[in-house]
Amino acid sequence: MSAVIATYLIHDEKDIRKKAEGIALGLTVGTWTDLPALEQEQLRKHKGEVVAVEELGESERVNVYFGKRLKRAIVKIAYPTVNFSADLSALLVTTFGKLSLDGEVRLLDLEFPDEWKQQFPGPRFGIDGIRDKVGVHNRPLLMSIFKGIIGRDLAYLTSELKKQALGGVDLVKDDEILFDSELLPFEKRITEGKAALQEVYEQTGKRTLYAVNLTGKTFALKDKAKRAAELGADVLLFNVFAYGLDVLQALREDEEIALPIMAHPAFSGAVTPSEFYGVAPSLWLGKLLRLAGADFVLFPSPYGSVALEREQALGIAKALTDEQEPFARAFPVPSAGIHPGLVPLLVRDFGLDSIVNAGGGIHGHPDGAIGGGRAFRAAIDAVLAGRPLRAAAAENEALQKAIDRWGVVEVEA
Ligand SMILES: CSCCC(=O)C(=O)COP(=O)(O)O
Ligand SMILES: [Mg+2]
Repeated sequence: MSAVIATYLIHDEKDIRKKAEGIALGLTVGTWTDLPALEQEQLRKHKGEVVAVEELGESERVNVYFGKRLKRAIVKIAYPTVNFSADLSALLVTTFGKLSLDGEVRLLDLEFPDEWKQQFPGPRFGIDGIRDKVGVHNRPLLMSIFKGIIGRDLAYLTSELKKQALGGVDLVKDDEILFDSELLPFEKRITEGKAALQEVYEQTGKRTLYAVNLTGKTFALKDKAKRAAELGADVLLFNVFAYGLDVLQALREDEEIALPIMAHPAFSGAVTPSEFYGVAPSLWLGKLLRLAGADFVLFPSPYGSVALEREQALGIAKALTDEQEPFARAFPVPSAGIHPGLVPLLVRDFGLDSIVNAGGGIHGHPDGAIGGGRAFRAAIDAVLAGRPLRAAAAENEALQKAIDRWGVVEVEA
């Protein structure tokens, strides 16, 4: 029987094994033991099965609603794929639809049969395709987030874009809170941004890509994305969790769009942080975004301003890059509060195939965005050469100024 196996962490006062049996039946055939033998035979291939219950003792933390520690267990349930269509909405409603409202249940993972995975696209470009586009194959990429742009006009946008590119970044992305406005219309951001980056390319020989924020009402997104492709956009930034995973997949699968897609984690914090509820980050921001077709995934790094636990951040990166999966690898982009002094930690944890991404850490440099980019590039080069940042900073003014401003966390060799 082909089945999706869902792994849950369940907290309960009562018998968790019994609860698990109730879930497996309730989300598939309903009642079972009361059915006549013939009906049981007919429905057998639709019946959910509890495949494991691992009891873990009491919860580490007190549940805020119950005010006490609860029993907890890891439960695995198999859902026959014959019960639902091959789309992410059906998958989520089956495995964690009503169940997400039914007590202290957290969805930790989903395992898919190989033939079921084949119905999903995965990233169109992935790490290798993006590297080809920027022409950088031997180091983590560097990305800058446009900051302080709301309320400004196109002349400001293009001049700031040039500064970021002159600093040596590989990509510049819109901030996720930048929506279309009269001052900064979507199409003009693409065309004028492209012209500005072309000027820098002609001056320096360095290519920089611009990720424009694809926003607006859901049913207008595809036409807008197609227009972006016609205008020569480099990358689409997409606030996937404000729309839905299936919308991301629809954008990915459209041959008339065919642009790299960068998934932003906005709104995912409403789903992932609890020990008792919601969905594990490795699944929500990792496995499912890659399955749906994101080429890049931003998520909170373990070190910056909105930090995620290190194990969770590493779990996301692993799900995005796991070579066992039949999809292109997606770029992990650990983000938020990143400055050059954190590059040793980022490279140690996320490796060469990741993107160092910063907003304030670029624009807040004493020499502005040009200095910020240069400081990051020097930090990346130093880490790859195995040099302490402080030593490299003695020969690089931009890096020295960044360290003076934000400090440095060196990593033991
Ligand atoms: C929480 S991951 C997304 C980070 C983000 O959107 C952002 O704008 C980070 O900006 P920062 O100035 O903290 O680099
Ligand atoms: Mg942002």
